[in-house]
Amino acid sequence: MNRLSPRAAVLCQGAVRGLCVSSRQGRESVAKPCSEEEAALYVHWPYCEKRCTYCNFNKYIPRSDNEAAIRSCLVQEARTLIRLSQVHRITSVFFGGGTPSLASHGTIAAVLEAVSQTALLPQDAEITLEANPTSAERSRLQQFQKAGVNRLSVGVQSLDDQELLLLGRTHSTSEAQKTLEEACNLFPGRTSVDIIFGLPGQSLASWHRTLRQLLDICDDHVSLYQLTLERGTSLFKMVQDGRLSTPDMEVASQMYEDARRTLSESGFRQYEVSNFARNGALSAHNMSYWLGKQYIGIGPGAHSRFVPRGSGGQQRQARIQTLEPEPWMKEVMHYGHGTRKVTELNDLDVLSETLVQGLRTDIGITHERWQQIVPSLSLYHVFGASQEIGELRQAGLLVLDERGLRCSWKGLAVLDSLLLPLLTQLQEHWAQRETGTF
Ligand SMILES: C[S@@+](CC[C@H](N)C(=O)[O-])C[C@H]1O[C@@H](n2cnc3c(N)ncnc32)[C@H](O)[C@@H]1O
Ligand SMILES: C[S@@+](CC[C@H](N)C(=O)[O-])C[C@H]1O[C@@H](n2cnc3c(N)ncnc32)[C@H](O)[C@@H]1O
Ligand code: SF4
Repeated sequence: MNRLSPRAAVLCQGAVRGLCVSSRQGRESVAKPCSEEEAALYVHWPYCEKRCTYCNFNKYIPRSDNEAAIRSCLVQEARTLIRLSQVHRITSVFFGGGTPSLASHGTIAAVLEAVSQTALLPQDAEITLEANPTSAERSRLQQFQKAGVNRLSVGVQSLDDQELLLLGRTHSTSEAQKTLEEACNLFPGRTSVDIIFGLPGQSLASWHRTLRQLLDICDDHVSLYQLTLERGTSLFKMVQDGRLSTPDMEVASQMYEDARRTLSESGFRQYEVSNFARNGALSAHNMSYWLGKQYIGIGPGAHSRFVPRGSGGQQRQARIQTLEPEPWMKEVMHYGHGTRKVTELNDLDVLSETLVQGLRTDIGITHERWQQIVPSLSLYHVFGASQEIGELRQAGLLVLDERGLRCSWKGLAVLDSLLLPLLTQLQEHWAQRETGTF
């Protein structure tokens, strides 16, 4: 089985609300999906207590207490980038990391305060904080709630003590269960759990046990991530040195299928490759990524996609902030932001991102959304006549109909292998269009 890693979720594209018209290369007037009035906001907290054996996200072990400095830099960068984007409304805020539950509630409140002073942050906007069981006792969770957090994403990862040890987690199963219970108590209907499967040596029986236990204690949102063995992590090294077995891909595929079936039988909708929700508890913030809306990322290594209208920009940009906390802070103090890299996205980039992100969801890409990017180019134009795509449709993996383009239930499990032919077809069609063959 071939599946996207969780971090692919942050590479986003096009948008759905609002059209702005720009003329590119004098070719045609293109209505672009800018959703320019609003954006989601991601805030990266770069510190963790300890490195988990599997993780290569942008995180550091703090050497000194520099929270006051980080706080003022996050506040400054939020102001700068919101002004640069000229959005009037922040639709959701996500404090991710690293381990943002290690930050003090004062820092969370200060960032939210700065956001409210710079743009409208509606009362009911989803405000998520990622919480690790070891830094999320009830009193801390209550303080976060007072600061404005209304959704928690709890990093449980496994409900088996041996597996937690292997993953290098700092908590036991019972500690994770207790945190989850407190979280569900304080944030009913708005508590999510992250679980990883496909671990070296993990058996189907152990996974089934975890799933059963999970269903007993979880709330309305579950994220299931297949382990990606990341270069540079200690888990990768242990597998490479032969101290641990390579995770079995066939077994991992079976785990995924069993989990999808079990969760769906318990009333969960699989609304994205790795995400399941019941009672409508879909994550608004993550949906913004998958639907190609604008998002602003602040903090070390955060990613953004927005149109910098404040500097006269008309085109969507991809931005990445400086990775390491200390240099990032220096840049923010100097320039008001720590943006390290800016990439202008052309229409083909936006279409490609729309494909990659949109197909992760069960709704896929609607005709309306696709044609907001380039009105004269329909999904049927690009994919309708392709023999290879036709075969994928016939195999029951892809659906192209009056609603748009999407994966079937079967197709969602092998999305990576569908993306290659889809992206190739898009590029070929685009090249023919540019040279006037179409
Ligand atoms: C970057 S972490 C931050 C959350 C928080 N620090 C925690 O550990 O609970 C977000 C999620 O990514 C997932 N993740 C991280 N590394 C992964 C890997 N190598 N393979 C699969 N999932 C991974 C984990 O489930 C984790 O909860
Ligand atoms: C893997 S997802 C887990 C989301 C969780 N399952 C939920 O439903 O709320 C979250 C992680 O993705 C990464 N992430 C999300 N948005 C990001 C952005 N804009 N820039 C950089 N990293 C981002 C962060 O490491 C964050 O901890
Ligand atoms: S999984 Fe979470 S706690 Fe563990 S190192 Fe990564 S960011 Fe830190």
